Amino acid sequence: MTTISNPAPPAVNTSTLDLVGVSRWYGNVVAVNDVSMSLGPGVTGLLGPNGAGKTTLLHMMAGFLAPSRGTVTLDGGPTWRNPEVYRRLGLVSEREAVHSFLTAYEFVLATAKLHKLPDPQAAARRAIALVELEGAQDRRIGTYSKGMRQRARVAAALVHDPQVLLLDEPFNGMDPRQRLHMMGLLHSLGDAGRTILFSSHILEEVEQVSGTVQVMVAGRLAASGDFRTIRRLMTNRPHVFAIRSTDDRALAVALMAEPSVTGVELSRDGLTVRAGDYGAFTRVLPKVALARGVRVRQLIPEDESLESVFSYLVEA
Ligand SMILES: Nc1ncnc2c1ncn2[C@@H]1O[C@H](COP(=O)(O)OP(=O)(O)OP(=O)(O)O)[C@@H](O)[C@H]1O
Repeated sequence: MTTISNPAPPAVNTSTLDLVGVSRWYGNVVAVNDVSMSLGPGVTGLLGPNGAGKTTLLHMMAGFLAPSRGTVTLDGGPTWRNPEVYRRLGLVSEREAVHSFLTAYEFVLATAKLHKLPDPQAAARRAIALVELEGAQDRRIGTYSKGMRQRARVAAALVHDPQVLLLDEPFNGMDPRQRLHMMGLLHSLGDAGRTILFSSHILEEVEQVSGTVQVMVAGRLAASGDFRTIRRLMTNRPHVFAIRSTDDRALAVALMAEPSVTGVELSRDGLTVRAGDYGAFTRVLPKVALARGVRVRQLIPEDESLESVFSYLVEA
């Protein structure tokens, strides 16, 4: 993971985004359901499967969409219909076409002019330097890699030096090197005192970038807080394993005696074992097998889809 050895000193002004009882529906579809959270300086991950309502939530935070119920405020002022918010907040949307005939400099400069900044040229140069795109700034965006295009869009979102930056799935389609670069950039922006929120449906992505996470499932906030606590919650949930061994019956009998095992089913295809604790079970299995002289040929965790993990969090 990219670490920033010399973080910039915290900016003097910091901003807080507050959501209180926020819901948003489209006809009969409830996209966001009674969400409350408070976001301050630093990097926060918004984790959730597809369709969880992340984009809808980000758009309400940015003032692009009105909440059907509840309030979204930035430093006490509503984000909806409040031009002041556009001066203090930047949004990088998930899908946003950029004209391929523009250079990054022209694109970022156009955004600076839209913001009516006093020195748009200097602001564009500063934002491009922040995303380290100076070397390519005069090349047409059409010649860029996906990661470079994303950086150009981040530069445009940062051109007015906002205190809050929201990014919708910023790592989508990036290769590992571009991913590392983007992670480093988000870290340095957070270390400088900005409030950064990025959405993702990939657990590991969020784990690498931020210590604080908000988990959304089916429009609701399923968990929130320190990443390690949430990770523990996820790995401590009941697990199902499919096992094949040289003697399934003997292994089944031995596993039944283990406190971490809550159920064993023996069939012609092998064993299905339910364990209350992932870590305890995976530690004990090799010992039990060795003691009985059984060789484990296959161990497959079942039902490990992200959706099932999220559902567990909702029910927890
Ligand atoms: N304009 C719209 N009209 C009707 N339904 C919508 C609209 N926008 C979103 N939805 C629905 O609201 C729910 C939440 O969608 P949203 O895009 O906010 O989720 P998401 O977590 O960002 O998912 P993804 O990562 O797939 O974009 C989905 O069921 C979606 O189909």
